[in-house]
Amino acid sequence: MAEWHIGVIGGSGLYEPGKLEDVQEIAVNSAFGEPSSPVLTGTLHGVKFTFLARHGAGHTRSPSHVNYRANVDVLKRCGVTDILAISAIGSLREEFAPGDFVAVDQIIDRTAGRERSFFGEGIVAHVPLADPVCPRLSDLAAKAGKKAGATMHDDGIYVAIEGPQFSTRAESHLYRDWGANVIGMTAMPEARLAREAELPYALIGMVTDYDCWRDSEEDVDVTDILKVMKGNGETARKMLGELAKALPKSRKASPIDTILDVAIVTPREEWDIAAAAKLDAVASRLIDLFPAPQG
Ligand SMILES: CSC[C@H]1O[C@H](OP(=O)(O)O)[C@H](O)[C@@H]1O
Ligand SMILES: Nc1ncnc2[nH]cnc12
Repeated sequence: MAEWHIGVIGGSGLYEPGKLEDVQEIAVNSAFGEPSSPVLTGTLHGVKFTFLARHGAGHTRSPSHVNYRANVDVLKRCGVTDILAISAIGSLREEFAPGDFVAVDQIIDRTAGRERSFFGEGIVAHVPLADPVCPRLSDLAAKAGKKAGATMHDDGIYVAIEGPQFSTRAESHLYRDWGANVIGMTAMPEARLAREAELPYALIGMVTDYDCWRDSEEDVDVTDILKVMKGNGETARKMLGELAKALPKSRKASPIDTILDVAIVTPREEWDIAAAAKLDAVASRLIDLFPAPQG
């Protein structure tokens, strides 16, 4: 029976997952550099969870300095089957109020200069990303959020900016015109990399502010964001417990589990051995560096 193992990436204000049973802190190395933090791994209502603090436990990495590749690689090495990311987000719509939760389903990527692929150095892959979020995990997480007491919205269209500065007023209006309804700095390249690592990814955003498009509101500032996040942290942790309780007993396969089958264009005989070695977790299904001798 296929088991769930949920990797949780905690964003600003969410530096620990609450009470896991049989918890262990493990420093996991990655071939892609230093992850943001050691992971906490354990169980919640009998389901395996592994937690990683996106900006580090002491919030020492800005969105531009998070090593997204190492973070996703480490979660894959821990054996997670799915990733649930939790983030602070700004609202670009009146109806998404501070304190509300939003299930993000689309992402507009305005980040620049971040490492956005595990592939490209000796092995080339182009994964489909039309729907960057896994609807199954997203629905389960949204229902869990509601059960935990959050006001939950669907259909979050998230614009990922590079930051670390917040947007200008003209940018904030532009993103609204584009149809984005929430804003943050971290969903990309995280969602791209999860897809390449064959890990279904969902993102629950916790609204902390109205950015700077609204005439009647103070412009966003980080002190207010962290205040709202502190208030929301407990609901987010409850959401994890509700999710653990609501997961179906057995995890059915997702098309994302095998997405590399339709993505790698470099023929196997051309694969660069050093590149393949780095992909031993991300592409573990396909990498067989030491095949048994034939004959
Ligand atoms: C601390 S305010 C800006 C910061 O908060 C969000 O981080 P995360 O997505 O990790 O919760 C936002 O994306 C910015 O990185
Ligand atoms: N207004 C905002 N812009 C970018 N990232 C954010 N994270 C939380 N609020 C934000």
